[in-house]
Amino acid sequence: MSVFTSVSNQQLQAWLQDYSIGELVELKGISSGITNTNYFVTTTQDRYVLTLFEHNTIDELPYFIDLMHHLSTHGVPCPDPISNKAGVNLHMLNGKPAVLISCLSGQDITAPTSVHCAEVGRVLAQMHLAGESFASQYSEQAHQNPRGADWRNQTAQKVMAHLSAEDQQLLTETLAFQAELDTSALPKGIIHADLFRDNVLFDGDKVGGLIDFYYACHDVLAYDLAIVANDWCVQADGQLDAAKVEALLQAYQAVRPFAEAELAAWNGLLRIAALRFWLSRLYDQIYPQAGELTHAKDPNHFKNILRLRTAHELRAAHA
Ligand SMILES: Nc1ncnc2c1ncn2[C@@H]1O[C@H](COP(=O)(O)OP(=O)(O)O)[C@@H](O)[C@H]1O
Ligand SMILES: N[C@@H](CCOP(=O)(O)O)C(=O)O
Repeated sequence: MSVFTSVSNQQLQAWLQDYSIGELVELKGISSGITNTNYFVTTTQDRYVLTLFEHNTIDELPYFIDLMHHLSTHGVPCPDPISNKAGVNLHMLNGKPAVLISCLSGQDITAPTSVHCAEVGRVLAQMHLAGESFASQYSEQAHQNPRGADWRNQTAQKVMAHLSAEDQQLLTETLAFQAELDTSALPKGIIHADLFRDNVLFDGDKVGGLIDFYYACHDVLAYDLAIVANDWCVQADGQLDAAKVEALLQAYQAVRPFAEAELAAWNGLLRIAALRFWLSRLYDQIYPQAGELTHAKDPNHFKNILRLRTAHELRAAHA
């Protein structure tokens, strides 16, 4: 159950007096999700999601809230933060930063088809283009990827001693590959950085919306698509499903064609994307946070994906 901080009907009713969104009809905790507290809020006017941030300070949040507002007003299906009568969208509620956002239609899907992969590719490309006009409002420097190369190097050092000799070798080789990979020619912009299946709601075969923008940052655009491919286009054995990758890439490129450098870097970016999630899952397993829900995010899934992408990239590089 992902309600870490409880909010009562009376508290929310009082809080909503500052908004012009009608009277509270129903407040219902959302059981999925692992990081923050989420409630569905139904008022006499509409349906919303209330998020209470469990791990962020209020100062860390305007970038993500403003980004969602920017994207949703530029045609990207994603939540739009709701402002109160004073024009403020971020508040403190029960000691936690809190925001009301619009409620999107649809459900996440566990077994995507090529049609779903194409839809995600299309919407991610839209997001990358819409992000271009947001970048200027916030400094790129201040919003670099918190799970970027520096984090990957540091985290690797924290987990290394806990790994088998074989896994240490895989990690060491991948860090060496990362150090050699020249990303300077790759287009950069605002990326979602965690667009897994549980962060996209589908309404039939159409994207109802992208959610969970709290890893969004400034990084390589094609890397964002590689993160998607490693989650959406995999077979049970971790191999990429060629038809799904094709659907993803074609639909993405119909909106935002790849530059030559992105095509050349694609296999390497799949490796780095696998490394990032192998490391975060390893770290969470080795250093579990007290009081956090134990959620089954298996590091071996991404270790396997990393091995497969490495073999594929090496074959392609020597072909
Ligand atoms: N704007 C939204 N519209 C509809 N449902 C949402 C929205 N935001 C979150 N949800 C629902 O809440 C669940 C948890 O949200 P999520 O952002 O993944 O939480 P967490 O950050 O805690 O992992 C999602 O799986 C989805 O069902
Ligand atoms: N989607 C990720 C979880 C989000 O990353 P984390 O750094 O918060 O663990 C996954 O499936 O591992």
